Amino acid sequence: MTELPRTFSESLDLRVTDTSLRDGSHHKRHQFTAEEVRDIVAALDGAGVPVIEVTHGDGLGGSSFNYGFSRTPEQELIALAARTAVHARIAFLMLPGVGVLDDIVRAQDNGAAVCRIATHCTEADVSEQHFRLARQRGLETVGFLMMAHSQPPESLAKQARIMVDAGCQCVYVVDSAGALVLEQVADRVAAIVAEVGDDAQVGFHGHENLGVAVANSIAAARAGAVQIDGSARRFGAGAGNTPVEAFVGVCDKLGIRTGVDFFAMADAAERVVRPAMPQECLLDRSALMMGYAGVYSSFLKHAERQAERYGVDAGDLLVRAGERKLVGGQEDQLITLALELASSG
Ligand SMILES: CC[C@H](O)CC(=O)C(=O)O
Ligand SMILES: [Mn+2]
Repeated sequence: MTELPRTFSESLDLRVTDTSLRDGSHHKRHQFTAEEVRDIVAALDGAGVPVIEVTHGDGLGGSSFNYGFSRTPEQELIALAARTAVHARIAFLMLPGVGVLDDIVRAQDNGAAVCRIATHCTEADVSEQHFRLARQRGLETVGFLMMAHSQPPESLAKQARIMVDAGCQCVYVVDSAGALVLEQVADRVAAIVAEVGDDAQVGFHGHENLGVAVANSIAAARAGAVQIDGSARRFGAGAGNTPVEAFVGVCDKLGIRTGVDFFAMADAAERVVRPAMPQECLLDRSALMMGYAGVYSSFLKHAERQAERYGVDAGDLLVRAGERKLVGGQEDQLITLALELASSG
């Protein structure tokens, strides 16, 4: 049995992780400055957010030609976040193959405490050595089963078991495309809860592409998820993530204890996070197409760039990406699809 994270106080029903400084990195094309990260961490920490994720949008090692170069090296941002936070634990994301084992060691040396390892939801086996290393080093571990809409609950449960057996302490249903709706979230969470039992916790990471991320997060909590991701002001890929300030307000009204101060969180979202965003995360036509067609939210900026370059519509391009079932790492395929669209009409 895996040791569970000792990060819950008896007085909390679930733990919120704010990912605006990681998922929001997609929306900001990875251009965070040190000052922005310091101010956002201080504000979120002050509002009582217990976990704050800081990394390139595509995880450790993501700063590259394929995904986009970071303005500030992510390890510097992790170190700064760890120095700034008084109460919050600093988390980082890594995708095996994009990042390497040594990146985990460096992130821990820089003060991160929570190691979140993400794989496509049929490929949990590629994370095994990463979980082993993280647990050996005493890091808290989280596993991300990305694009969870694309597999039925029982398959996700089997993949969750692989992660847990390797040392994952909380498996997340990750709705990367914002394509899941209510019961579809609950059924997936419940299947993983049934599979892992007391061996691990279950979490949920939502995207707002169909406008139901808060409701989906509540459905996840009711189905047994005890870790929930969100981003202040929805600052994330696509239409963004579950807005933490709204989620906390809804939880307050439902009697679900998160430990996050609603008023301080609303202030942080408006006064500190919003000024760091290039623009609001919009629930526009392109975002809707991603949710409806099941496309990685992180594809939005890449699709917009290729659509402009080849004179095609970004929404149409994203629908085609959904039909082709593109997965993370296949961003370059958007060029082929844009060329196809351009020549067809
Ligand atoms: C490319 C990693 C990805 O952004 C992780 C994530 O947040 C998701 O799949 O939603
Ligand atoms: Mn995401």
